[in-house]
Order: sequence, then C-alpha cells, then structure tokens
Amino acid sequence: MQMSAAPSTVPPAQASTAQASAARAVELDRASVVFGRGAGAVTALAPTTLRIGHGAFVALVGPSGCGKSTILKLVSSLLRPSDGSVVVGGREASVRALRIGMAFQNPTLLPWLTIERNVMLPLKIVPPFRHDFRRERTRAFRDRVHALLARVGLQDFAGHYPWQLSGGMLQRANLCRALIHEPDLLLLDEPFGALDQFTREELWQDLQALYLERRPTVLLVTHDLREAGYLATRICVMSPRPGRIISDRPIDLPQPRDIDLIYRPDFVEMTQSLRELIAQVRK
Ligand SMILES: Nc1ncnc2c1ncn2[C@@H]1O[C@H](COP(=O)(O)OP(=O)(O)OP(=O)(O)O)[C@@H](O)[C@H]1O
Repeated sequence: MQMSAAPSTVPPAQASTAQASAARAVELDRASVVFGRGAGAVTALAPTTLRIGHGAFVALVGPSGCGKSTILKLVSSLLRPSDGSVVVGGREASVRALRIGMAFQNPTLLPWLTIERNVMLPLKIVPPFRHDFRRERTRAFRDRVHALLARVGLQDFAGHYPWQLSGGMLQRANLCRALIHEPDLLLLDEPFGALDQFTREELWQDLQALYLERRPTVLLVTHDLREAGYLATRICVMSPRPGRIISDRPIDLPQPRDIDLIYRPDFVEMTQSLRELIAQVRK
C-alpha cells in the first residue's frame, strides 16, 4: 500500500493549483463570498482557487464555519461569488452544464411519497429524462429505480414511506435519489453525519461502489477524516476566519478500497496528521 507523504501546507494563493487538469469539472478562480456589508460583513470564503478534474473525488474538511458548505453552494449555484468566478463543466455555475446530484445530512425525502416515488423524482424533473417521463415511459424508470435500490439493499422497501425506514435506510434512499439521474457531479454535505459508525461504514462502501461504477465528479463535505481518507482521491483542508484552503493533497491508494484500510497504521497516521493540522487552525 502506498500512502502519500504528510499533507503539504501551502500558501493560499497556490493552495488549489495542485491538480491542474485540461478537462475540469469544477473551477473556482479567486472566488470569494462575503455576507453583509460594512462593520457587520462576514467573509465566509476568502479568494479561493480550486480546480477539480472530471471523475475526481474531492473531500473538503476543516473546522466548523470554515466555508466548506459555502463552496458547495457556489458550485451548485445556490450562491453567487461576491468576487471571482465559479465555472462548472466549462460554463458559469448558474448555466448548469453538468447534471448535478445532491445529498445532505438530513434526508429530504417527501413524506407523502413512497421510497420508489421519492427516488424517481429527479427523472421527472431533470432533462433529458423528464421528456421520456412525460411520454409515460415510466416502466423502464421504475426498473431503474428498483435496480438502484437493490444495490443498496432496499429492494424490499420500494413501496414503504420514509417514516417506515431507519435513519441508515433513509440515507441510502437519499443517495439513490442523488444518483438515479446519473449525475456528472455529485455534491454531498455530511451525508452520513447522523449515522452510527457501523451504518456509516456500510454506506461508505455503497458509495464507493456506486462512484467506481460511473465515476462522477464528487465533492464531499465531511467532518469525518476516516470517511474522507477512505473515499476521496484528494483531500482539501480548510481553515476559518476567513475560510480558505490551506492544504490540498492526493490520496494515492488504489480503488476499490477495503474497509479494513481505515484501521491500518499508515492510514491512521495519515488521518492523525490531518487532525493535527485542523486542530492547529481551530485555535
Ligand atoms: N447566510 C449567511 N449570512 C451570514 N453569514 C453566513 C451565512 N452563511 C454562512 N455564514 C458564515 O460563513 C462562514 C462559513 O459558513 P459555512 O456554512 O460554509 O461553514 P462550514 O465549514 O460548512 O461549517 P460547518 O462545518 O459547521 O457546517 C461561517 O462563519 C458562517 O457563520
């Protein structure tokens, strides 16, 4: 097993040039976000440059309030940068050049729809699928939903309602909904934060398998350094006040990764060095 050296701490201006790539899924160029004005202004994100190639799995880690979710919101165009630019799939983020899937800490499944219907929703809304949906080619879509639910062990729960499922099952269904329309870009904001360790590890394995199947570009915000190390091909560490990327390193471990990896000494050493870096910037 090859583990890359301890994280390199780099000056902010160069922090994200580590993975220059011709074909980029996401490109932040000195993008910053300031909330409010004057004395009450809060800089959520200092000018940040971050380039992510297609198919990369990037984890954003760092202490609370350092701007991780702000970056996700910029990429999903829920927020516009106060300065600088955010380009997704070669176009300004708001243009939606890539198909995007999203999952957050609290699964936002609609309580009045079955799991099957919830997971099917993006097919109803997102082009090009919605065209076929209107033409009532729903049988193929239903098969597709059932196949994906089966991949995460929910084959017997398609007809259940969200309130009939456990937290882990809900989060599995939530992941299915984020992936059903085969997104090019998957944005995950602490999707497993509320789960117990065993369920979390199971879901890491599910997510890894689903990622390796189609290799969408993934941007994962997490507080769990083992989650970041197990899943990501690259980890960016952020520091707060103002939010910025202070370390950007590849995770040179072959995939698929065995879950036992997270208990191996060199992996523990790697997560420990990240932990120390974050502890320093929290002070
Ligand atoms: N709408 C807003 N108005 C004012 N300040 C905001 C707003 N949204 C976020 N902030 C501030 O911007 C900073 C970055 O917030 P952000 O949610 O991106 O952090 P985070 O790293 O995702 O935090 P956490 O890990 O706790 O979720 C924080 O200081 C936060 O208080």
